[in-house]
Amino acid sequence: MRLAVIQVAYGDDETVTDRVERVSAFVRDVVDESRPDLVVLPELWAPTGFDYHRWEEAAEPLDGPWAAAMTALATELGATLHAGSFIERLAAPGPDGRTLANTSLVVTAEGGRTAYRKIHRFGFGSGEPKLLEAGTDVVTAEVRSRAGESVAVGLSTCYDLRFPELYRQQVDAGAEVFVVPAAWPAARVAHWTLLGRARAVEDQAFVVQCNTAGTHARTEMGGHSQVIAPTGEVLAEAGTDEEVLVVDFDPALVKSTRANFPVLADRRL
Ligand SMILES: O=C(O)CCC(=O)C(=O)O
Repeated sequence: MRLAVIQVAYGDDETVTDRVERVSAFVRDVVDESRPDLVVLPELWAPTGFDYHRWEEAAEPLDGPWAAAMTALATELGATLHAGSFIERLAAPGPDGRTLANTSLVVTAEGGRTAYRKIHRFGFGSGEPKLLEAGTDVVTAEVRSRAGESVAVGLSTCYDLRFPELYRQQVDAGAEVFVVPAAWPAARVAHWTLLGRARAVEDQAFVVQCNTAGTHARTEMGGHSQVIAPTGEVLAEAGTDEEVLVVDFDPALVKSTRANFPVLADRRL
Protein backbone atom coordinates (compact mmCIF):
# COMPACT_ATOMS: atom_id res chain seq x y z
CA MET A 1 0.00 0.00 0.00
CA ARG A 2 1.31 3.48 -0.82
CA LEU A 3 0.63 6.60 1.18
CA ALA A 4 1.48 10.25 0.67
CA VAL A 5 1.75 12.65 3.60
CA ILE A 6 1.46 16.28 2.55
CA GLN A 7 3.05 18.62 5.10
CA VAL A 8 1.31 21.87 4.18
CA ALA A 9 2.96 25.23 5.01
CA TYR A 10 0.96 28.41 5.38
CA GLY A 11 1.17 31.84 6.95
CA ASP A 12 -1.42 34.54 7.59
CA ASP A 13 -1.44 36.14 4.11
CA GLU A 14 -3.35 33.52 2.12
CA THR A 15 -7.16 33.54 2.11
CA VAL A 16 -8.92 30.31 3.04
CA THR A 17 -10.36 30.08 -0.48
CA ASP A 18 -6.90 30.44 -2.03
CA ARG A 19 -5.48 27.84 0.36
CA VAL A 20 -8.17 25.27 -0.44
CA GLU A 21 -7.48 25.82 -4.15
CA ARG A 22 -3.67 25.60 -3.72
CA VAL A 23 -3.77 22.50 -1.52
CA SER A 24 -6.27 20.75 -3.82
CA ALA A 25 -3.90 21.36 -6.76
CA PHE A 26 -1.02 20.07 -4.61
CA VAL A 27 -2.98 16.86 -3.86
CA ARG A 28 -3.75 16.42 -7.59
CA ASP A 29 -0.05 16.74 -8.48
CA VAL A 30 1.01 14.25 -5.79
CA VAL A 31 -1.60 11.70 -6.92
CA ASP A 32 -0.68 12.15 -10.62
CA GLU A 33 2.98 11.65 -9.83
CA SER A 34 2.96 8.90 -7.18
CA ARG A 35 -0.42 7.14 -7.40
CA PRO A 36 -0.83 6.73 -3.62
CA ASP A 37 -3.72 4.72 -2.15
CA LEU A 38 -4.03 7.12 0.79
CA VAL A 39 -3.26 10.85 0.90
CA VAL A 40 -3.03 12.60 4.28
CA LEU A 41 -3.36 16.35 5.02
CA PRO A 42 -2.75 18.11 8.38
CA GLU A 43 -5.08 19.42 11.09
CA LEU A 44 -7.11 22.62 10.47
CA TRP A 45 -5.10 23.62 7.39
CA ALA A 46 -8.04 25.39 5.76
CA PRO A 47 -9.57 27.33 8.71
CA THR A 48 -6.06 28.34 9.97
CA GLY A 49 -4.97 26.22 12.96
CA PHE A 50 -4.12 28.55 15.82
CA ASP A 51 -6.20 31.51 14.58
CA TYR A 52 -8.93 30.76 17.15
CA HIS A 53 -10.82 34.01 16.73
CA ARG A 54 -11.65 33.14 13.10
CA TRP A 55 -13.04 29.69 13.83
CA GLU A 56 -16.62 30.84 14.36
CA GLU A 57 -16.80 32.45 10.90
CA ALA A 58 -14.86 29.58 9.27
CA ALA A 59 -17.04 26.79 10.70
CA GLU A 60 -19.06 24.63 8.32
CA PRO A 61 -21.41 21.70 8.80
CA LEU A 62 -20.27 18.18 7.93
CA ASP A 63 -22.23 18.47 4.68
CA GLY A 64 -20.85 21.96 3.92
CA PRO A 65 -18.70 23.22 1.02
CA TRP A 66 -15.27 22.17 2.40
CA ALA A 67 -16.35 18.57 2.97
CA ALA A 68 -18.01 18.57 -0.46
CA ALA A 69 -14.79 19.86 -2.08
CA MET A 70 -12.71 17.17 -0.33
CA THR A 71 -15.20 14.48 -1.36
CA ALA A 72 -15.12 15.64 -4.98
CA LEU A 73 -11.30 15.61 -4.87
CA ALA A 74 -11.09 12.04 -3.51
CA THR A 75 -13.54 10.68 -6.06
CA GLU A 76 -11.89 12.59 -8.93
CA LEU A 77 -8.49 11.14 -7.99
CA GLY A 78 -9.62 7.62 -7.13
CA ALA A 79 -7.67 7.59 -3.84
CA THR A 80 -8.66 7.68 -0.18
CA LEU A 81 -8.15 11.20 1.17
CA HIS A 82 -7.62 11.88 4.86
CA ALA A 83 -8.43 15.56 4.43
CA GLY A 84 -7.05 16.54 7.83
CA SER A 85 -9.48 18.39 10.07
CA PHE A 86 -11.79 21.39 9.86
CA ILE A 87 -13.97 23.37 12.25
CA GLU A 88 -17.33 21.67 12.17
CA ARG A 89 -20.52 23.53 13.04
CA LEU A 90 -22.65 21.08 15.01
CA ALA A 91 -26.38 20.83 14.47
CA ALA A 92 -27.02 21.46 18.19
CA PRO A 93 -24.93 22.47 21.23
CA GLY A 94 -23.13 19.58 22.94
CA PRO A 95 -22.86 18.88 26.71
CA ASP A 96 -20.45 21.85 27.14
CA GLY A 97 -22.86 24.16 25.32
CA ARG A 98 -20.56 24.67 22.33
CA THR A 99 -21.57 24.31 18.69
CA LEU A 100 -18.11 23.79 17.14
CA ALA A 101 -15.77 20.76 16.95
CA ASN A 102 -12.35 19.97 15.48
CA THR A 103 -13.41 17.22 13.07
CA SER A 104 -11.21 15.03 10.87
CA LEU A 105 -12.63 13.72 7.64
CA VAL A 106 -11.64 10.63 5.66
CA VAL A 107 -13.16 10.20 2.19
CA THR A 108 -12.84 7.01 0.13
CA ALA A 109 -12.35 6.94 -3.63
CA GLU A 110 -16.07 6.11 -3.87
CA GLY A 111 -17.04 9.13 -1.78
CA GLY A 112 -17.75 7.29 1.51
CA ARG A 113 -17.02 9.52 4.52
CA THR A 114 -15.82 8.86 8.07
CA ALA A 115 -15.62 11.72 10.57
CA TYR A 116 -13.73 11.83 13.88
CA ARG A 117 -14.17 14.62 16.46
CA LYS A 118 -10.99 15.42 18.39
CA ILE A 119 -11.39 14.00 21.89
CA HIS A 120 -8.59 15.81 23.77
CA ARG A 121 -8.89 19.57 23.34
CA PHE A 122 -5.63 21.53 23.44
CA GLY A 123 -5.29 24.90 25.17
CA PHE A 124 -5.48 24.47 28.95
CA GLY A 125 -8.64 26.54 29.38
CA SER A 126 -8.34 28.75 26.29
CA GLY A 127 -8.56 27.94 22.57
CA GLU A 128 -10.06 24.50 22.00
CA PRO A 129 -11.48 23.77 25.50
CA LYS A 130 -13.13 27.19 25.51
CA LEU A 131 -14.52 27.09 21.97
CA LEU A 132 -15.07 23.47 21.00
CA GLU A 133 -17.05 20.45 22.07
CA ALA A 134 -14.91 17.37 22.77
CA GLY A 135 -15.44 14.26 20.69
CA THR A 136 -16.49 11.13 22.55
CA ASP A 137 -16.12 8.32 20.02
CA VAL A 138 -13.16 6.12 19.15
CA VAL A 139 -13.24 5.95 15.35
CA THR A 140 -11.59 3.72 12.77
CA ALA A 141 -11.93 3.86 8.98
CA GLU A 142 -11.25 1.16 6.42
CA VAL A 143 -8.69 2.12 3.77
CA ARG A 144 -8.50 0.05 0.58
CA SER A 145 -5.61 0.05 -1.85
CA ARG A 146 -6.02 0.07 -5.62
CA ALA A 147 -4.81 -3.57 -5.52
CA GLY A 148 -7.63 -4.52 -3.12
CA GLU A 149 -5.71 -4.71 0.20
CA SER A 150 -7.62 -3.36 3.17
CA VAL A 151 -6.46 -1.96 6.51
CA ALA A 152 -8.25 -0.44 9.52
CA VAL A 153 -6.98 3.04 10.34
CA GLY A 154 -7.47 4.62 13.77
CA LEU A 155 -8.24 8.35 13.73
CA SER A 156 -6.88 10.93 16.16
CA THR A 157 -5.76 14.54 16.00
CA CYS A 158 -2.64 16.35 17.27
CA TYR A 159 -2.86 16.66 21.10
CA ASP A 160 -4.60 13.23 21.21
CA LEU A 161 -1.10 11.80 20.60
CA ARG A 162 -0.27 12.47 24.27
CA PHE A 163 -2.98 10.06 25.48
CA PRO A 164 -1.85 6.45 24.90
CA GLU A 165 -5.10 4.95 26.20
CA LEU A 166 -6.91 6.25 23.10
CA TYR A 167 -4.59 4.22 20.86
CA ARG A 168 -5.10 1.07 22.94
CA GLN A 169 -8.83 1.51 22.36
CA GLN A 170 -8.16 1.87 18.65
CA VAL A 171 -6.14 -1.38 18.75
CA ASP A 172 -9.10 -3.07 20.45
CA ALA A 173 -11.28 -1.72 17.62
CA GLY A 174 -8.96 -3.41 15.08
CA ALA A 175 -6.68 -0.53 14.06
CA GLU A 176 -3.34 -1.45 12.50
CA VAL A 177 -2.44 2.05 11.33
CA PHE A 178 -2.81 5.30 13.31
CA VAL A 179 -3.17 8.47 11.25
CA VAL A 180 -2.53 11.70 13.17
CA PRO A 181 -2.98 15.07 11.43
CA ALA A 182 -1.60 17.97 13.47
CA ALA A 183 -0.73 21.64 13.83
CA TRP A 184 2.01 20.87 16.36
CA PRO A 185 4.25 23.81 17.29
CA ALA A 186 8.03 23.85 16.77
CA ALA A 187 8.52 24.54 20.48
CA ARG A 188 7.63 20.91 21.34
CA VAL A 189 8.42 19.09 18.11
CA ALA A 190 10.73 16.68 19.98
CA HIS A 191 7.63 15.42 21.84
CA TRP A 192 5.80 14.95 18.53
CA THR A 193 8.46 12.69 17.03
CA LEU A 194 9.10 10.80 20.29
CA LEU A 195 5.41 10.17 21.05
CA GLY A 196 4.76 8.99 17.48
CA ARG A 197 7.50 6.38 17.80
CA ALA A 198 6.27 5.41 21.26
CA ARG A 199 2.72 4.80 19.98
CA ALA A 200 4.14 2.64 17.15
CA VAL A 201 6.30 0.52 19.46
CA GLU A 202 3.79 0.09 22.30
CA ASP A 203 0.87 -0.75 19.98
CA GLN A 204 2.90 -2.45 17.22
CA ALA A 205 1.11 -0.38 14.59
CA PHE A 206 2.09 1.91 11.73
CA VAL A 207 1.95 5.57 12.75
CA VAL A 208 1.39 8.22 10.09
CA GLN A 209 1.88 11.76 11.41
CA CYS A 210 1.10 14.74 9.18
CA ASN A 211 2.10 18.08 10.68
CA THR A 212 1.85 21.67 9.49
CA ALA A 213 4.82 23.84 8.46
CA GLY A 214 5.29 27.62 8.35
CA THR A 215 4.26 30.25 10.93
CA HIS A 216 0.68 31.41 11.43
CA ALA A 217 -1.02 33.35 14.23
CA ARG A 218 2.48 34.02 15.66
CA THR A 219 3.02 30.28 16.19
CA GLU A 220 5.87 28.51 14.43
CA MET A 221 4.86 25.02 13.36
CA GLY A 222 7.17 22.07 13.87
CA GLY A 223 6.96 20.08 10.61
CA HIS A 224 8.73 16.74 11.01
CA SER A 225 5.84 14.69 9.72
CA GLN A 226 6.83 11.06 9.89
CA VAL A 227 5.84 7.49 9.10
CA ILE A 228 6.82 4.82 11.63
CA ALA A 229 6.72 1.03 11.23
CA PRO A 230 5.26 -1.28 13.94
CA THR A 231 8.86 -2.10 14.90
CA GLY A 232 9.57 1.57 15.68
CA GLU A 233 11.66 2.06 12.54
CA VAL A 234 11.31 5.55 11.04
CA LEU A 235 10.31 4.93 7.41
CA ALA A 236 10.30 8.61 6.44
CA GLU A 237 10.62 11.95 8.19
CA ALA A 238 10.09 15.45 6.79
CA GLY A 239 12.05 18.58 7.59
CA THR A 240 10.50 21.89 8.58
CA ASP A 241 9.31 23.17 5.16
CA GLU A 242 6.41 22.20 2.94
CA GLU A 243 7.15 18.65 1.86
CA VAL A 244 5.62 15.39 0.67
CA LEU A 245 6.52 11.95 2.04
CA VAL A 246 5.66 9.00 -0.20
CA VAL A 247 5.95 5.65 1.58
CA ASP A 248 5.17 2.08 0.51
CA PHE A 249 4.19 -0.12 3.42
CA ASP A 250 2.94 -3.65 3.93
CA PRO A 251 -0.05 -3.80 6.32
CA ALA A 252 0.80 -7.50 6.97
CA LEU A 253 3.83 -6.33 8.97
CA VAL A 254 1.48 -5.44 11.84
CA LYS A 255 0.23 -9.01 12.26
CA SER A 256 3.71 -10.53 11.93
CA THR A 257 5.22 -8.04 14.42
CA ARG A 258 2.41 -8.75 16.91
CA ALA A 259 2.81 -12.53 16.40
CA ASN A 260 6.60 -12.58 16.65
CA PHE A 261 6.82 -10.39 19.77
CA PRO A 262 3.36 -10.73 21.36
CA VAL A 263 3.46 -8.04 24.07
CA LEU A 264 -0.15 -6.98 23.47
CA ALA A 265 -1.26 -10.46 24.60
CA ASP A 266 0.32 -9.70 28.03
CA ARG A 267 -1.91 -6.71 28.82
CA ARG A 268 -3.41 -6.99 32.30
CA LEU A 269 -6.02 -4.22 32.37
O1 LIG B 1 0.48 18.86 22.63
C1 LIG B 1 1.11 19.75 22.05
O2 LIG B 1 2.24 20.10 22.42
C2 LIG B 1 0.53 20.45 20.86
C3 LIG B 1 -0.93 20.14 20.64
C4 LIG B 1 -1.57 21.04 19.68
O3 LIG B 1 -0.99 21.99 19.20
C5 LIG B 1 -2.96 20.80 19.24
O4 LIG B 1 -3.57 19.80 19.63
O5 LIG B 1 -3.47 21.62 18.46
